[in-house]
Amino acid sequence: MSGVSSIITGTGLGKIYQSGFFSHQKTFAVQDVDIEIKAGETYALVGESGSGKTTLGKILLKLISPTTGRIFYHNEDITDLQGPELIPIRRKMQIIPQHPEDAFNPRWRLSRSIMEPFLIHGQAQEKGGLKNVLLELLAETGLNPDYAERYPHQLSGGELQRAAIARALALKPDFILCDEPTSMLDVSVQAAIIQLLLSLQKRSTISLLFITHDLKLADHIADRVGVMYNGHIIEEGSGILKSPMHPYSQSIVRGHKHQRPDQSIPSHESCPFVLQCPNKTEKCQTIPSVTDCSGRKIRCHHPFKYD
Ligand SMILES: Nc1ncnc2c1ncn2[C@@H]1O[C@H](COP(=O)(O)OP(=O)(O)OP(=O)(O)O)[C@@H](O)[C@H]1O
Repeated sequence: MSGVSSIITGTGLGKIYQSGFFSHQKTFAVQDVDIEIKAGETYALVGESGSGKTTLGKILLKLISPTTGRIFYHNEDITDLQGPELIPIRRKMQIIPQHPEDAFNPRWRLSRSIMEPFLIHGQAQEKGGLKNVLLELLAETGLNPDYAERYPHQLSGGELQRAAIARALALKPDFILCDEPTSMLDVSVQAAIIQLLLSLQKRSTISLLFITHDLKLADHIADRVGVMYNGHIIEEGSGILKSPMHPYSQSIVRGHKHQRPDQSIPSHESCPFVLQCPNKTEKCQTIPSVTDCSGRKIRCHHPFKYD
């Protein structure tokens, strides 16, 4: 995708959560991440629980402030934008959550919930009338028009996720964060929801940031995959499932589970994977920088090379 314009870029991103009494407990959730998502691209973030995927996604969407680093939307620095300055950008960046019920007020009919973004963003005068827009959105996401009058509890999980997608599409976004959008759904409907997302993306040239634990799914749907471990993207590129180069990626491709690293200390001195790495050497006591290696970006002193 070289030559394609950037939709969203993050440079030097870091997030330290402070919690507990007097905020004394620190969690280094995202550490020194550079990421760029291009127009029309599907980028998947994979990694085990707690590796920082959701935090990174929400930073890019400006739902969480980064502790360090900058965020650029269409090459404009949006890191410090607040309140009204953010409104036009919020319209263009949407989220499809893991729990579709989070997107809906249980006391509102779907019609009201799906159209709410228009009212918030003052677009009630949409050409053709709001009703037509609603019907188009329902049709686009494969929902029966009669569902507009239903309440969220009157839909199945898969239908509700379709409705959440309709709501996310309402303002014609160019970037959507899909945070494990199928993990709470029955296996039988997961594939249909993924297919729907991909077909909508192709038709409307939306960029998707897809968060998942599932490397096989990521490899199947994404143009590029970023593998996260301990707050870092440790490998990024395409074809990682077939030829993982970082020892951590190799390990998750084999289906291994890993102990959760100690996230109360920053990993800026040694390699973030050093304690669990089978290939570690003396050099791994220093943090590797991110380097280009056979078309991948990789944070490792000893990546496995296939050529
Ligand atoms: N609001 C918060 N306050 C304190 N710590 C947090 C907060 N949100 C997340 N964390 C911690 O930050 C780390 C990264 O969390 P995050 O949810 O980004 O990971 P994840 O890879 O998305 O995990 P999962 O796959 O389980 O959703 C975890 O250790 C988590 O406990």
